[in-house]
Amino acid sequence: MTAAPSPVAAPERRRVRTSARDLAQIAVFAALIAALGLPGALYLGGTAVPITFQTLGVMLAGAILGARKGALSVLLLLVLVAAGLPLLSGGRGGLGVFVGPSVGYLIGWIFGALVIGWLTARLLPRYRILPALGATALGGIVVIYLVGVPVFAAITGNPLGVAIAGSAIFLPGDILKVVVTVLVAKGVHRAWPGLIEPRPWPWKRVASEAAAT
Ligand SMILES: O=C(O)CCCC[C@@H]1SC[C@@H]2NC(=O)N[C@@H]21
Repeated sequence: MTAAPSPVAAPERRRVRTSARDLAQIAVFAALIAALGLPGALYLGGTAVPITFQTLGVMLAGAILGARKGALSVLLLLVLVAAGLPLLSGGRGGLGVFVGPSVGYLIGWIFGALVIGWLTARLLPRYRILPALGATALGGIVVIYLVGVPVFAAITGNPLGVAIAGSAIFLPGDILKVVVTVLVAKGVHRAWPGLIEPRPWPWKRVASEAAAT
């Protein structure tokens, strides 16, 4: 006996397929983040966490590839680092990095790319500069620090306040990276409009669904 079809339509499920093209883009951005480690690591103010251009690569990954592919490119880089490849700034790699004082920031990179990508999809197709700067700063600074600073404090035994104050040393460089990311991403999205599928803000989707019923 076959079950009678349900009178209630099942909610539409979006199937996410990772194509060969997606994989290539993910690999290219993992390589870009690795390449941005080549200029080296700068340790300022006695902190054990370096100033690095690699955060620029993380922000670019989210802003150019979107949430899923951007986060996957960061994840791919971290998997390669865990496997022992010296892909972090200063030629560091191996499992030791993941018990060191910067591990929170490394985990934060994944969430940072996710948040930037999610917000960027909502800002496209227009991608106006000011909202894009806000979105990129939220993911590329606030989210990364939100994970990185408390983990740094816990691992080094520093009081949270000291860790927060110490993270201020990264701010000027990270703000510059946000600006560069938005300018580059704006040009890229103008030249290749299909890289991230524009999406509605959740409250607009709810409103349009309510209007349709
Ligand atoms: O290489 C590592 O071990 C991780 C580096 C984490 C660096 C953090 S990310 C946010 C902030 N901006 C920087 O340039 N450095 C720190």
